[in-house]
Amino acid sequence: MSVISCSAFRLGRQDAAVSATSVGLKVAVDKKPALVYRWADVLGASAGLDEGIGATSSMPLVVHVLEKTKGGKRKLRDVVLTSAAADNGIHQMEVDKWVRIVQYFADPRRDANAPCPTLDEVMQHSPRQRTFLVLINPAGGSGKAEKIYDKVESFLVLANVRVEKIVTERPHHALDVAEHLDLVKYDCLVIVGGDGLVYEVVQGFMKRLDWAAAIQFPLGILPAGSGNGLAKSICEAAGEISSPESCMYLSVKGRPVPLDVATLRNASTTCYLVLSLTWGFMAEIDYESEKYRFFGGQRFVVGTLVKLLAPKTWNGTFSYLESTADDADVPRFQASDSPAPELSVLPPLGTPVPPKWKTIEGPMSMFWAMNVSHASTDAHIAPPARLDDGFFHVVVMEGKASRGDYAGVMLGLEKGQHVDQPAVQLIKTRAFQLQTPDEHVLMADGERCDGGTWQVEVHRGMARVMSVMASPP
Ligand SMILES: Nc1ncnc2c1ncn2[C@@H]1O[C@H](COP(=O)(O)OP(=O)(O)OP(=O)(O)O)[C@@H](O)[C@H]1O
Repeated sequence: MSVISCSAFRLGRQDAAVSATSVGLKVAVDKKPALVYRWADVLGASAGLDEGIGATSSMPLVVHVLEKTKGGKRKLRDVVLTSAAADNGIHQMEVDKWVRIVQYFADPRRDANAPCPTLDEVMQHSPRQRTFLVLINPAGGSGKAEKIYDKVESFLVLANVRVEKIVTERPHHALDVAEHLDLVKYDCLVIVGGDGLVYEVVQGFMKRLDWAAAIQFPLGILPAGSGNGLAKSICEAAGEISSPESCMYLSVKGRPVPLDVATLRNASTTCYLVLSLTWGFMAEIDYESEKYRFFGGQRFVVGTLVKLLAPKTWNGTFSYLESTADDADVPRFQASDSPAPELSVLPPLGTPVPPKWKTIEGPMSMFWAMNVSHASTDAHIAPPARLDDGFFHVVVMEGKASRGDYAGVMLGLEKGQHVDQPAVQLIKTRAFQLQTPDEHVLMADGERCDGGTWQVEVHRGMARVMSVMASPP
């Protein structure tokens, strides 16, 4: 394994041998085990502030590491390496060289499996500076999006990312931004808000003539809404806790990974889901709890308690293509010139569903169809769901549920244990149809829709979000 090394640094009071290996930055001091800062955790490096005065002044090399603590939180640590050289000029050249070395290795676009490069290769191939557009919803959740972003903006700067920022001024502003986004100018769109803001961005991309390229544009998600189900699902899949620090870590150190998107259509409208479709109990809680928005994530708890005072059922028909072992390998989305994603499983609207589809008809107490694992930070609705499995996972409770049934479900949601309740079915499907009376409330990714006949088909891996592969425990 070839390495790039240097021994002209000091860590604290000790001489330190610094080397860039394929795994990370190794800092070895006498009589102690070497420290290794994994490239996966290193944001970048910079020349720090002068540490002396006049002729003795020299800037240290500062390596910015976003370490994972034992509790799983990401915390910024600056590793300061000072000069061991007598000549400050030489030291400064060495610092500048190491800033470039660290930036090269820490760049998430680098192929981590490629052979370790030589120093010449590193110096000749400095990574292009990335530019991220950050979209902040000041009205999301309890209104703290700007503060949340400010806490972690430095991670972008330390990773040598150029930042442009837009604070949304009105509903649908995010949709307009996505519809007109310059896909070449930016490397990533970081969404600072809730699932509603993500929904708008997705609809904006899908309105474009070049929708197939736009929907593949990498999205970073920083949770600042009241539900934040997508952010939580991404973090869960990456083995990170869902904090602003971890989410910004995934945006800046991650690579684009595929995320399923589903067409949702009725006779007059088509839109695109990345989170969920709910009807009945949960849809009404989501919709009616809007008025408790100032509670942040707690608005769902308050809404649920209010709803449980008068349990009821909802009549409708749910038909679905049941997933079998045969569709373990659902085809992935392929870009095409068609004006919209092609539908290969759904029957035309208004025609009977195919005979091999299954149907649940009659009163239901719960209908919660999920594209991803979490509906919110503390609601693990579809434990088997993966970001790009090609399926929706539908939680259904048939018939009239008692308060006890609801209590069992609600208490199990956080850990996904509700699926073990006898009243609950968990259905996996690539396409389904839901028919309800027109006046019923449906929530599509948290947005209100009327009842009627709606169809859903999943496009496997059609969008992309910034994330990392979870490391084994
Ligand atoms: N400046 C603004 N003023 C008012 N509303 C806005 C503004 N900017 C965006 N919005 C709207 O705020 C809505 C909610 O946004 P967001 O999803 O970020 O928060 P949330 O609804 O609290 O979170 P969640 O979707 O997770 O429940 C979006 O539908 C968007 O249209």
